[in-house]
Amino acid sequence: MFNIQPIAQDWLQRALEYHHTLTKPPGSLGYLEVLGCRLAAIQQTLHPRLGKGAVVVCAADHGVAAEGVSAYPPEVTAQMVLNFQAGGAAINQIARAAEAEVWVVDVGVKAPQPLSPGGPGHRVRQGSGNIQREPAMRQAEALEAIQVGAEAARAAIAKGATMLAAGDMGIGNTTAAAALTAALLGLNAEAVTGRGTGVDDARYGHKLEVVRAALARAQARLGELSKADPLAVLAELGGLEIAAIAGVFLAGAEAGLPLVTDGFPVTAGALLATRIEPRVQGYLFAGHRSVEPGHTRQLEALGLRPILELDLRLGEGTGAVLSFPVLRAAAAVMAGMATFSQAGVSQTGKP
Ligand SMILES: O=C(O)c1ccc[n+]([C@@H]2O[C@H](COP(=O)([O-])O)[C@@H](O)[C@H]2O)c1
Ligand SMILES: Cc1cc2nc[nH]c2cc1C
Repeated sequence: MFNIQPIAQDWLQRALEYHHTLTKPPGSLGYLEVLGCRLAAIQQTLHPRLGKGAVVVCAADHGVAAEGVSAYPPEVTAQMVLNFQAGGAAINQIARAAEAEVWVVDVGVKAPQPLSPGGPGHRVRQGSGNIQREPAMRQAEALEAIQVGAEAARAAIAKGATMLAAGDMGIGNTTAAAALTAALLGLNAEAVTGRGTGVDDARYGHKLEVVRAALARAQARLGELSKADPLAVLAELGGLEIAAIAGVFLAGAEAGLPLVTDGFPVTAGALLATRIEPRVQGYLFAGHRSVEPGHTRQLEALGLRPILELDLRLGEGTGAVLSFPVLRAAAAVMAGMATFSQAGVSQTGKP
């Protein structure tokens, strides 16, 4: 479905050796050095450069929101999409500060008219099914939603993006992300269910029951979920925006760009993308660690260390875009620093 090249392992090693010739004690830039070496390997150069960054914010509604699993009503999804378009949301201001572009895609909002007409991508259906009782979508719809995200990513890349993040908006989507993550990683509901937008204890208990019921329903149809076809799992438990986010990462990896994950729903999309095409993993960077407990499980499964830990739990791509300046700096260090010999700086502790 997507033609993704593996990361060049020899470039990783060369980049690390080169990093140790730069005018600093080896390792003194800590994890920034790892990030720089990974960017070097992705770009197959010792002088990686990052230009414009972009975030593709995918929005959809969730039938399961009718179960009372969120602290907010479902109409907030459509209202926030309009807010993104007007520039009034957190992601707009964070993207402005990070000099990144925001692309908004209505892949499945429940509203009379599509909310991103004329943009890349399109609405596949008005909201997903209530995963406690029925599949989220048909497999053909899951595939279509993946293609919608891929199309939006390609549009952002065609307009000059050199680093790509995904963002999400969808009331109820931490319930879908929890069910998907538990299914893909073979975990129970407790390990991956958090408070989302901030549900109280009563709603949290109910949300746990809903995730358990969705998992039991999907398992009855597909058997052991961690061994099932990821597209079938997506169709049972997913959200349309989570499918589209998988598409953003698949198309971004196909283009060979560094890809930055956000919080729990976005990383569910990243996990799905790696299950569809494992080579995606080599292009992924974790922008931040969300307070959602399932996010840590996802990052462990992906082998990713988060760049930032700011106790965020907003989504929209905010944590991903906040990490752009760190990634940019990791590349700039490698591209622009002098080596010991170039700068005439003594390299050893010898007097
Ligand atoms: O990114 C995260 O980790 C994250 C954690 C909690 C909530 N959210 C956002 O809040 C919405 C989902 O929360 P909920 O309670 O409706 O499932 C959705 O729009 C997400 O973007 C996002
Ligand atoms: C206001 C609001 C903004 C959001 N952005 C992402 N998820 C959100 C959920 C709510 C409720």
